Amino acid sequence: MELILASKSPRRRALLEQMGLRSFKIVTPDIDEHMERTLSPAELVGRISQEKAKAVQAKGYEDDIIIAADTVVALEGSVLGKPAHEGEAFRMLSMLSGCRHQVYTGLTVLRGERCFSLTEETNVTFRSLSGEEIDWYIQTGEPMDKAGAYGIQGYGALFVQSIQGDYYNVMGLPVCRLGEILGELGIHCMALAAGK
Ligand SMILES: Cc1cn([C@H]2C[C@H](O)[C@@H](COP(=O)(O)OP(=O)(O)OP(=O)(O)O)O2)c(=O)[nH]c1=O
Repeated sequence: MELILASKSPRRRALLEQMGLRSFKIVTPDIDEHMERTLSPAELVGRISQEKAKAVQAKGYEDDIIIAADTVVALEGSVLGKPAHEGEAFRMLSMLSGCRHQVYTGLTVLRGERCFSLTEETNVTFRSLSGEEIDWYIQTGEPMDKAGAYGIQGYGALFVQSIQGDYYNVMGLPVCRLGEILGELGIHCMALAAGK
């Protein structure tokens, strides 16, 4: 039995390591992330994380534990995924300026027929940003591969006035919830970290 991270995200890999999980394999899911627009942001990420996990399981990992996640930012109900270009990053950051938004991460863990799936919400409030600050931030290159065009773990921290909920959920993985699920499957992170 192996532990499989169904994600190409370097942040998710680093967070699994931070949880004490040293030995896992990365298998990237190939799925179409375009879903029905009728779904709420919370439903959307839940559904996409399930699709990612199932796509990897079908590659011959039926006996393994598969972890998949998907993250979006939501502002008054509209979904902000990854910006397609710098103009879109500017538009997203202008929308987030001075406002509170939600970050939703869908998490799915599959082990054969067993499926754990949930969506975790974190509320984040940005201070007001000037156009110059947004331009500077885009020039750092940080926004382009991230939902909502920012990274709380990087320079984006300069914009975050307050946060309510799991910080790691904003980075793309609800670590506390994942630890609980893995515990139910017999993988105890604290014991692993202690070398047991
Ligand atoms: C809001 C925010 C998002 N992000 C990242 C987390 C996710 O990696 C990314 C959202 O894209 P996702 O589609 O969730 O993930 P991904 O494309 O990076 O990886 P994969 O589909 O293979 O699992 O945005 C941050 O790193 N910091 C932040 O503050």
